[in-house]
Amino acid sequence: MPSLNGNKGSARWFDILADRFRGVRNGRRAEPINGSEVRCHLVVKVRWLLLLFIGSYVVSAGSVFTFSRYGFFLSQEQKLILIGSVLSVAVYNLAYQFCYDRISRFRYADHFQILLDIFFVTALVHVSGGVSSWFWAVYLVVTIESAFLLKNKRDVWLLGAIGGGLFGALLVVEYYGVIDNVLMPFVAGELHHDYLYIALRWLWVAMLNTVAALVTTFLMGVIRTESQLLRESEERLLNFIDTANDLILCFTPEGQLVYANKALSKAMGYNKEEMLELQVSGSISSAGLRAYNAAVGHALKHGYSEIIETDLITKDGKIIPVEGSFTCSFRDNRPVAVWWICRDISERRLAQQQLYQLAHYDALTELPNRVLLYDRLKQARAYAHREGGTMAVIFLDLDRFKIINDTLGHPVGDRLLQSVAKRLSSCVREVDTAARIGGDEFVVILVNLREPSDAEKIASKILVALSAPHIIDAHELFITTSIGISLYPRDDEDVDNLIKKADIAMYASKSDGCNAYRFYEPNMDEHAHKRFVLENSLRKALEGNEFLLHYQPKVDISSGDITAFEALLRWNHPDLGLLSPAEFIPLAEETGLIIPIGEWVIRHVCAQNVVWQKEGLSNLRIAINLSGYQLQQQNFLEFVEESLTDTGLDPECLEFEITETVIMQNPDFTISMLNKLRDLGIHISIDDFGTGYSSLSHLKRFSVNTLKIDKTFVSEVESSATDAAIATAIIAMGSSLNLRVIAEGVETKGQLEFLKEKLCDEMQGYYFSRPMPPEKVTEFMRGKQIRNPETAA
Ligand SMILES: Nc1nc2c(ncn2[C@@H]2O[C@H](COP(=O)(O)O[C@H]3[C@@H](O)[C@H](n4cnc5c(=O)[nH]c(N)nc54)O[C@@H]3COP(=O)(O)O)[C@@H](O)[C@H]2O)c(=O)[nH]1
Repeated sequence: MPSLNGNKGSARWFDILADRFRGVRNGRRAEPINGSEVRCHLVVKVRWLLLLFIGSYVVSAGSVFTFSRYGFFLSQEQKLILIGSVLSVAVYNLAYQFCYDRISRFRYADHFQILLDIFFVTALVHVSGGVSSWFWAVYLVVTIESAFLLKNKRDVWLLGAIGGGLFGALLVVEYYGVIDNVLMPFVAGELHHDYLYIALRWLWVAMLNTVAALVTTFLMGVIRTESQLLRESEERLLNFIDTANDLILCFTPEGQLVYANKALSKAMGYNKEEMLELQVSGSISSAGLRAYNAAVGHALKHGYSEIIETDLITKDGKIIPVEGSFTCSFRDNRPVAVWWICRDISERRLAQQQLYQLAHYDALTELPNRVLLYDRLKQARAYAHREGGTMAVIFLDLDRFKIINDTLGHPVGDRLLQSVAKRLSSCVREVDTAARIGGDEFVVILVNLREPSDAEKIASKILVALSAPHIIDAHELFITTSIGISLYPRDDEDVDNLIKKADIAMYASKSDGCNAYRFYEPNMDEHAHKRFVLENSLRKALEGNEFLLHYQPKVDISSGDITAFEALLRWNHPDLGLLSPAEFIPLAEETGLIIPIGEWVIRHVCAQNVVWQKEGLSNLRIAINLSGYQLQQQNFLEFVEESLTDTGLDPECLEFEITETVIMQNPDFTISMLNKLRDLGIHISIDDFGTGYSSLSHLKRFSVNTLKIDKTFVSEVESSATDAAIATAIIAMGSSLNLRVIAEGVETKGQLEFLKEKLCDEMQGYYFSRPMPPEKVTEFMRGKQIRNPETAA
């Protein structure tokens, strides 16, 4: 940024230009000063002075001589010549003073006035004694005047020669008596007739006039060259300022603009004339006015200001952010003009805003990111602390989002996240914050809660909003979300801990089976620790051969025959004992270990089935639970085929169960995969049916064999009319679609009776048998009633 403070030379130039723009002399904004006008006005002033002196001299000398013993008389004609000359000088001097603009249009106006001056001087010389006149020196004044007014040396010399010539001519006509001599007191009258005296006198005047002409033209030449150089340099500076990229303006201490360079006029959208009508402060935005006033105030006092940032308002109301400093020109210690050199920093501001956006907002969803989240959390905590209120931190994680990303591609995943972000923002108030902290994890801060149950309401609202179908391109996607909530100050006062605790609560809700929310409870820390231990040991579980399978029979309700077994995974943890899959399957899915574990289950089940078949349990079908992650595994089909071939198992003896929620998350992909498995001859069941959002149109599209009514409905069929109605509807729908329907989680006789009455095909549950270890299966199949093999084992 150019500054005028450090460089005295440039500061002086700016003072000169300030004068030029300010028009200080006549109180109006001045156009650039015209040199010959200035000179002519100066000559006019000098001429008035000279007339005054000459007039005073003539009056006093005339009075003295007239009333003294010398006697002094002018003839009537001579008096007329004198008065006429004085009047004509006064008239044209007045004309030059007031009508210079018009007179100066004539090319030889200056020459003309000098000529008139020469005639006047000649008349003056004549009436003041001719050859003995004391006024001959005024010829020199006129010569100096011509050197001052005329650029051309020769014109000056010519006019000097005319002066000398006229003086000579006057002496000649007086000598020969063409006009009367005016005799002066103290001067001998015979001198008027002494040609030698007259010749010497003329020579003296002509010579001095010549010297005056030569010297003054030389001096004026030097002065002119210098002022030309000055003007050129001034023009260069002006040109430089005018064409500079920076925005440069000059204004009076009262704020009236007197100069604006082209860059500024262009940026502001005004033409030069409109610009000069502006008050600078009127073009500053209200937000930037304070900084502007302070800086101008400092400059008026100290001559300069610091660099400030402020905003200019353009003609069409746009805001231009600028950065620059002020410099003040002083005259007689009074501020006369203020210069402001600034530059448009729109791009820098934009870059700063973009940087801020990048640093504080998530590029994909435009929600606040982790950095801004922490900032807002601290603010919200401070507010809650001051008001004695409650703040909630809600941690959200989309269930099985990875499947969507991996099966439909990242662009679809990204758009889904954007859709989630939009819905999330619409669920919270403006004062709340919804942030994305990475992947499929979001955090919401709810400020100023009246009571903790308000957080519960928002969590439910979010669950409902996010579970409605997301239409991304041609895909109709369903997602569920697990939510954990921590409260300030109840659960913690530290922002890190609040997020951590909401995260722990979120995992608890995920373990509960997703699409739910949980408030943080202190005992969840234990679970979090257990989760940590499990995560570490899960990696070694396969190598350590710690997994085993239990089997639960599926029974035909009308005949009582065993139709299949469901293989249920168990983990025999070295320290924690036998663990249910609910405790480690979500963890395995998160860590990706579900793939090798799932492969182990498929291979193991195929091999076990073959063993059992060899033992005589022919045509036994075993169902395996599939995770959504397994389906999107690239070589999943090949792996299944290979496992069947390697073990020699008939595909008809294998069944895959996949939950309705997983299918609905990405129906197109899942249906095509399941159809391929079905084509191999493998039996397909939809698990937990009734909890997802399957539509009949989807069901029609793939050849599923069985619908499995979720145990939450079955457990309530006796007590809840709604659950009974849902179970009834699923059975009816299965029957009309020609699908088998199996009810899971049957625990009581009453439930069995209900299902029988509704003509449900099959059942599975503790009422008939708990899952049992493989060694019990052969025994069970041989007709032994095993009611509780897990506890018995
Ligand atoms: N991806 C894989 N998921 C698996 C695998 N093995 C099991 N699972 C899934 O884990 C969930 C929990 O299973 P589990 O603890 O084994 O519970 C099963 C049964 O024990 C239980 N069940 C059966 N009958 C009853 C009953 O009468 N009452 C009652 N309260 N529970 C009962 O239900 C679970 C079987 O459910 P489902 O699969 O929906 O038929 C569970 O979701 C398993 O799917 C695996 O190898 N891979």
